[in-house]
Amino acid sequence: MDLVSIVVIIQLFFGIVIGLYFWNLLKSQRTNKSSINKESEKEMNKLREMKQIQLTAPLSERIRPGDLNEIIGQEDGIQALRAAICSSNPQHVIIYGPPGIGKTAAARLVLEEAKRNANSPFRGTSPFIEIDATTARFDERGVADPLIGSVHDPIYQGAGAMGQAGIPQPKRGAVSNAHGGVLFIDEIGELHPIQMNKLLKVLEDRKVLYESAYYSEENSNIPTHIHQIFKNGLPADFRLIGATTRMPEEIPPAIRSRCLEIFFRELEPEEIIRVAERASKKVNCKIDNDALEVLSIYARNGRESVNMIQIAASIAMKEGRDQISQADMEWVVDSSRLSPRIKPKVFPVSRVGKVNGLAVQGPSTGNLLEIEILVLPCVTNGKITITGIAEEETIGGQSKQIKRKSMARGSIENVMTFLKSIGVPAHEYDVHVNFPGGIPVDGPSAGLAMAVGIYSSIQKIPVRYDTAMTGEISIYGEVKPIGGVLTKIRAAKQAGAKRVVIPKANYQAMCDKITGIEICPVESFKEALPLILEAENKSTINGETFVSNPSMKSS
Ligand SMILES: Nc1ncnc2c1ncn2[C@@H]1O[C@H](COP(=O)(O)OP(=O)(O)OP(=O)(O)O)[C@@H](O)[C@H]1O
Repeated sequence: MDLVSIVVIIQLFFGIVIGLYFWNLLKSQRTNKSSINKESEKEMNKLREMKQIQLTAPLSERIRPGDLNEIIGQEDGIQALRAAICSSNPQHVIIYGPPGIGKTAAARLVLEEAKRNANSPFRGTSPFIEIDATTARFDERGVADPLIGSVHDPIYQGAGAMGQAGIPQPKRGAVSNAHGGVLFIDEIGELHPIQMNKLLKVLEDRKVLYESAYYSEENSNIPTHIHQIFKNGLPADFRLIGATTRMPEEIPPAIRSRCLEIFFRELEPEEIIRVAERASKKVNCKIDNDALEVLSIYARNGRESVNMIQIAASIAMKEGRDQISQADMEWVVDSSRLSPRIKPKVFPVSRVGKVNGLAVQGPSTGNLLEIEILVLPCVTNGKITITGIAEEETIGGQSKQIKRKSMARGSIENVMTFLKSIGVPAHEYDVHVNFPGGIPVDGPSAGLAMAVGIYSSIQKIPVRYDTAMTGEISIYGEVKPIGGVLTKIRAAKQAGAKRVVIPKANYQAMCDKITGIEICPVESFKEALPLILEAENKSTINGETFVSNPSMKSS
């Protein structure tokens, strides 16, 4: 056998081996493809079967408000929301308020109302995209970001045909999905600072810009739409509605300054009952008054109210009844281990040194703040004791936090100085101010109440049990404005007060909308005293007239 024949045989041999190799490869690809097709067909059948199964709509969906007018108790907030979103020039919005009072429900409905306005830039197809900031997790390398979007680089698993061709693929986030419509971010205060900054940039540019080390302008393999996205950004022109249970101070100023801030308020017990009545009507159930009475003791907001109706209605329906009874509601309370909603009430009688202050918790939850003051004569300069308050307060959001001494303590020193300046011998007493009940005291707004309480204790004049008050006091006895006055007036009314004394600078036309309580705006301690103290006797100290009743020695 000559050399040529040997070479030909070797070539033939390798030719056959290579041929067999590729033939096998092709066969295994075909088998793979056919088994993938088989698997996919099986899954498609399962999907079809799943789609055919449908339960009835959950009661919570049937109960959900279908129109803005169905949202109870938030008339002012909804008016502001309509103004912001339904006009020809919609604005970004942040809605503040405690949980379960209709923020999400209102946000979901307002876009539909805007679409009905012929001048609105929103079209019939404008999307409403909802995302919860507590679950909008993102990857710091930019692999995945449900809010802003991300670039799927070719190195990542599952990059598909484009990945194999070395093409980076931009993936849309909620901001681009909301293009032309509304992006609703629930719990916006929980957004990570990095995401908040990215969101601000998108709001500014009205588009999202993407970057990738795998992108090259010269790469002719990259499809035109991807070139366009990398060069010009992905459109993200939407209006933002953020909702939060946090305080405005806890939200970054940069986002606040771009949004209209709207406050939804805590629902009053009668409003919680109205939510329940509407909910039971929607599920075609009647409800006994006694059942509503039980509900109003336990439900703290609209959501809890509809949840209780949902369970009670299910029990009634299961037993073939169309009426929710008191027993059904009591069963719900017991089985859900609900505790009654305890709201502080005004004192039953007027007492010396017992004052009804007012406090605000969160963005719009008001409470009566019980304050008790006892003064004991002392030999030398008296000492001040304050109990029941936090010694230190933390202020600021996630990005920046500072701690400060409680402003209630500083405020009482102002009060003492002022009282001494008008001849009340406050320094001759040990003064103990106690805030029972564990309600946070918000800074200096309890100043007026503390001044009245100390004055009442020294002069032995009872404080009117039916009067609540709020206001900062200056060392000259002026009553200075405070925050959350409407919330505080509502809290005073709910606690059973007949009269509320507020700083004159806080008085606004909106106050007149609250009926059933006398609102007394004052500018000074002197003006406030006759409205708050029981006695009618007047006395003059340092040329100023004050109410006093020195004959009364004890409460
Ligand atoms: N003011 C209200 N009027 C009518 N229904 C209400 C009201 N508030 C709450 N509800 C009922 O409770 C459900 C939940 O309320 P929603 O989700 O809007 O509260 P939220 O304020 O957004 O609370 P969160 O801050 O916990 O998200 C609503 O779907 C609705 O059925």
